[in-house]
Amino acid sequence: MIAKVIVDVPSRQTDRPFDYKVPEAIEDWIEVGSRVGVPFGGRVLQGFVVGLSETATVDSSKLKAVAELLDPVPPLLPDMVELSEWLCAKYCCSRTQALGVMIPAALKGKEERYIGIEEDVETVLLPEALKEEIRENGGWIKLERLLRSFPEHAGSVKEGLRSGMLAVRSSIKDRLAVRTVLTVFPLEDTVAMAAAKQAMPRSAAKQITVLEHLLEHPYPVAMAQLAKELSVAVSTIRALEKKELLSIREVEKERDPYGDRSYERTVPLALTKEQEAVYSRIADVIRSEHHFTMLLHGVTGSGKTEVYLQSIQYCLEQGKQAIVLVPEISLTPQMVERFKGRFGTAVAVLHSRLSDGERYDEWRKIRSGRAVVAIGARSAIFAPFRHIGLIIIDEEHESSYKQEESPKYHARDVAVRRAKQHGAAVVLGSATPSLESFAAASRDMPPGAPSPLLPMPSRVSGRPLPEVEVVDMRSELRDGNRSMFSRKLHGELLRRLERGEQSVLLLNRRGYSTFVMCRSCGYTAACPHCDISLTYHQKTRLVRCHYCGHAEAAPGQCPSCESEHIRYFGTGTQKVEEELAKLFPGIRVIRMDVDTTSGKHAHERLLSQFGERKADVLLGTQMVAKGLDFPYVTLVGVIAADTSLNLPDFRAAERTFQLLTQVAGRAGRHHLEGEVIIQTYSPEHYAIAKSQQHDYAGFVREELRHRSVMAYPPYCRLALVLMSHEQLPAVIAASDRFAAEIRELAQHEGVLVPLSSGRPRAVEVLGPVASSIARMKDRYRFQCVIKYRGSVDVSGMVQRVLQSLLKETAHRGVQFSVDVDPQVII
Ligand SMILES: Nc1ncnc2c1ncn2[C@@H]1O[C@H](COP(=O)(O)OP(=O)(O)OP(=O)(O)O)[C@@H](O)[C@H]1O
Ligand SMILES: [Zn+2]
Ligand SMILES: [Zn+2]
Repeated sequence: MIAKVIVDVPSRQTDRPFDYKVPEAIEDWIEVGSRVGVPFGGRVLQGFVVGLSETATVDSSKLKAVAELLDPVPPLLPDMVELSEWLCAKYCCSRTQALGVMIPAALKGKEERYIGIEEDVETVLLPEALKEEIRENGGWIKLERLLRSFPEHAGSVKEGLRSGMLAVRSSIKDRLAVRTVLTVFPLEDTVAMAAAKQAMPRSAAKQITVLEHLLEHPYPVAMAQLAKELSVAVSTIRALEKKELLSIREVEKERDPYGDRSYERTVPLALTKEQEAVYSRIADVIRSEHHFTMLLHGVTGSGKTEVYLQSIQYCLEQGKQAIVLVPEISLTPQMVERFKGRFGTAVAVLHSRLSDGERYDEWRKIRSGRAVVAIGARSAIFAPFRHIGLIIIDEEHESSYKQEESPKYHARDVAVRRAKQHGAAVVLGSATPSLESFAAASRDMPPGAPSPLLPMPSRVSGRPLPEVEVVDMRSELRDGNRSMFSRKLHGELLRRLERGEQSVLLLNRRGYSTFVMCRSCGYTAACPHCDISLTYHQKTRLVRCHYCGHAEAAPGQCPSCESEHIRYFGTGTQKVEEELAKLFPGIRVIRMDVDTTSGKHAHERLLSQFGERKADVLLGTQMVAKGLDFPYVTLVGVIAADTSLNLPDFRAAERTFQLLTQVAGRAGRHHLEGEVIIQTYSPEHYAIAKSQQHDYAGFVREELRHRSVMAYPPYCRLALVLMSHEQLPAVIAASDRFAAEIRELAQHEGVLVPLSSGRPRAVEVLGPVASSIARMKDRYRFQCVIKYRGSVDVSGMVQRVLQSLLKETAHRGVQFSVDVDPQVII
């Protein structure tokens, strides 16, 4: 048997399957999706089996054999191997990257080398002490250990290897072993145990205590726990093991990050009419086992989560599994609690704050079938379930569903692909769907076919959406108010303080200054490696580059003109916090931003403090906009709505509208009425005006008109190709060549026509131009944007051009990165 193996080497040249013979001993074990160790360039590397066949593509007598099978159960399923091929083709990534994104980091094995003596090798010349060492270790000793613990052998080891007296073997070791605990198993035959207890001498009082306990509780128990509970020594328990009155075995233990918490079980709520209609549509699709993607457009507080919960329950009743994606940022305890509360331990939670070990254990719960619901951020879309019935993507418009490094996949598109493989339902949920999803769900359907659009236009509580007031900050300034709070927001904050109610303040952080500037000469601190200003961190008094990590002490005087008038602009939220303290003495503020939430549980600790009403104001960035459900929040204030409007990003208006709508949705969700105040310098902008009126449809109409005129998604699709090199001429040459070749290819296929031509298939190539960050990590960057429409395989074209380009010596050292469906193209 021959195994086709993708070997884990990060090189484009070796990114294809290699053939290996399968040793007979593992023939029955190996499967598509198995992880193996294979000899490759003189070492043993990790690889994945992507195919098995009887015949090899090359002379099979020359083939090497698979060195080891790394897991008894393959970590990947055959459908995931197929999915990885789709990922490569769509996102122009390597097969290693595509497979790597599907498995937990703990399974990214690392090579270990062992030194030993092969049989029948003459070793008289080796020092006795070294041979002894090796023998004592069972014939093979880890190279690392040998060098560290017995440095005196270094010379002999080198000599032994050179002369062939010693051999090296390598093997793959998982980065994290499965954790085990010693567990005591009582004898099944309790009668015999009781008899043995009777027969024990009084002097063995401790052993008798143990037996008594086990007779009363005849269940397996962790040895350490038993010893502690009964205050006996471990040796006492060991003594009983010798007498065969119990057995001690290692049992796999899982690190359950939520293990120390208990969740109150909840029961399904009686659904409202709107919820019921949506639920039954989803259930129909799950039952049909035909893939279908639906868009649940429900206003904030419309009860989307309850619909998710009941749909999942239905899915489980059909014997299938469910995946729920939520943005990382809203994977709060509040959210997890709602799922754990309904489905208990059948829920596996995957998010980035887990340690590699915890993540691995959650993943194993899924792989082994002990968990049937996976909830997590982006990468949870790769949860290794066998029969997926339902995939839910909450807040589907969130940009965090797109991975920024290769493979640059969008979880929404992967979800649709996986659902096709499994015949599953996909539910995209949002109060402010992305324009792409909304356009896709509103397309014309064949007569009689059910619509993919699932609307929930009203709040469960029956309360109206909160009243939104827009304050024009220009007229505040004209009237002499220079504070960052308008008179209106100031007054309302005061009212909340008096009434003991809570407020949420959002600072739209994007675009806010955190840099260092000299007021005399205009000098700004910039990164020496990237064309970008350094960011000031108040806590450490450092200026730091967000792209390459370069950091230096904040200068005390201007390095350029030596003036003392150098100013530090702290993070926006810090400034607001200081201002609040000045204006409202004694006010209790919880600040939530990247600085205050870096600790492992910082995010949830801050939120629960706010939930316990230990603060009057929750002040923060985007983080405070999502998913929070606090009954005493009656005021939401947006400090400056338009900082994100003026970014050179074609989604700027959409992002602003989404953010304002989301944060407005935090107010008045329960019995108390809520109010929202939006401060802005451009009150007439439709993103602000429409969010004031809670008018999603109106916003979409306007925004679609702009996108159509400018030819942006959803009227076309985009691919961004970025090239970099340390030398400017090299990157210019490569990017010119790339643009010319891609145009030629498109021309050849007859699709190089302007999008405005109205032709169903069209490709436009923009650039090359210098990227907005023209230099990063000492590399110059140029980019091309490809806009296209219709069934054009742009990824394939890009890959073809890159392959031929990279073969040429002239373009050696040029790095390419391809982003298909990029979120931002500045
Ligand atoms: N059928 C129902 N009967 C009673 N209460 C319900 C029902 N459905 C949901 N709720 C409650 O209504 C509140 C809002 O629901 P939920 O948080 O699910 O809304 P949502 O649409 O997910 O909100 P958002 O998108 O704003 O986060 C919650 O407190 C929830 O427990
Ligand atoms: Zn200066
Ligand atoms: Zn830098």
